[in-house]
Amino acid sequence: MIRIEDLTHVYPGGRRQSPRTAVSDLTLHVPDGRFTILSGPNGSGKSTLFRILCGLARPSRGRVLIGGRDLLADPASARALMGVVFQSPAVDKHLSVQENLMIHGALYGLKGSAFRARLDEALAWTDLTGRLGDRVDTLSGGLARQVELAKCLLTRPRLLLLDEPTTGLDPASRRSFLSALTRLRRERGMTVLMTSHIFSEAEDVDSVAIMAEGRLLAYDTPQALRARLSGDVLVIDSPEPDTLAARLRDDMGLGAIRHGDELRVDEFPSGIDAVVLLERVLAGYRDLVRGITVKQPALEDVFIHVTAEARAARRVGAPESQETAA
Ligand SMILES: Nc1ncnc2c1ncn2[C@@H]1O[C@H](COP(=O)(O)OP(=O)(O)OP(=O)(O)O)[C@@H](O)[C@H]1O
Repeated sequence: MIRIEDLTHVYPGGRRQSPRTAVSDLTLHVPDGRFTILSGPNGSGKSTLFRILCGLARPSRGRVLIGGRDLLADPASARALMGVVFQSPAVDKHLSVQENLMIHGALYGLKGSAFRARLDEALAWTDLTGRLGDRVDTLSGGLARQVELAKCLLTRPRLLLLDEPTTGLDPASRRSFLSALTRLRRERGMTVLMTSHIFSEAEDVDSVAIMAEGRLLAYDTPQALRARLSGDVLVIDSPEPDTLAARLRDDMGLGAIRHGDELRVDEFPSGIDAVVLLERVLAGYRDLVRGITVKQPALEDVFIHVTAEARAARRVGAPESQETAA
């Protein structure tokens, strides 16, 4: 459904700013009917890529095909296949749910019974039935987001693009929004591409793409990504993470990834596992440990691992496995 080939986007510099490469030689294929989450640290290029996919920005180089249609050569035809939920609200909060949907339908020539049929169809994926007459600014954050989704669905898109749609929602509203997306994928075969920083959201999707500094670092199923970390992860909360990282490196030859105040070890010398290391760290460096845990790897751990690896690979002359704050 989405074929991105060798995509590069450089923001031109100005008098005081040098040009900035936001997306770099990125190739990504999202097959039909997949639910994919696109994640990455701040500034990794997700929004730029999202804007290119929606047709809001033109890349410096590369090609994007949506359902086989060339987004750059024939944007209208490619855009006809997609529905977009932006991060910032795109509905009029002073109007009712129905008024918002009617206006959007009218923009696409949907009126009368045709509109009514599409409205019923779109509402079936939401919890908005019975709330049509309510003004959007009186709805909960979760329901207001669902109005955005219903608006997209009026035009029966084959591809849904969503930019951090669950930001600011409480866990229950987030779950219900995601469950609508999962059902749309399963029952309608809809392709869903959504950016998110929330790794728990990505545990059950079909695939996860991880970007950093404009590049695609990993793209796989959540299971395959988790399998990249073969064992447990040792997480150490330290008052002096840099000091502890240096001691672990010098005394034990261990590479630890620094992530905020935490140090993480997810690769172990042979014969040592996370539990053995936990005991050694407590025995040898008790004053540098505030808390210490052994955990099974989750997607967030893979994300921290691959982004740290990419930074390490770029740092000329730096010890390969030691990292600075994420
Ligand atoms: N209009 C712009 N002009 C110049 N540089 C920009 C512009 N927009 C983004 N950038 C730069 O491009 C890079 C990628 O930014 P982008 O917003 O796409 O990342 P992101 O992953 O969406 O970040 P976030 O998660 O913080 O939204 C960053 O270095 C950013 O500073």
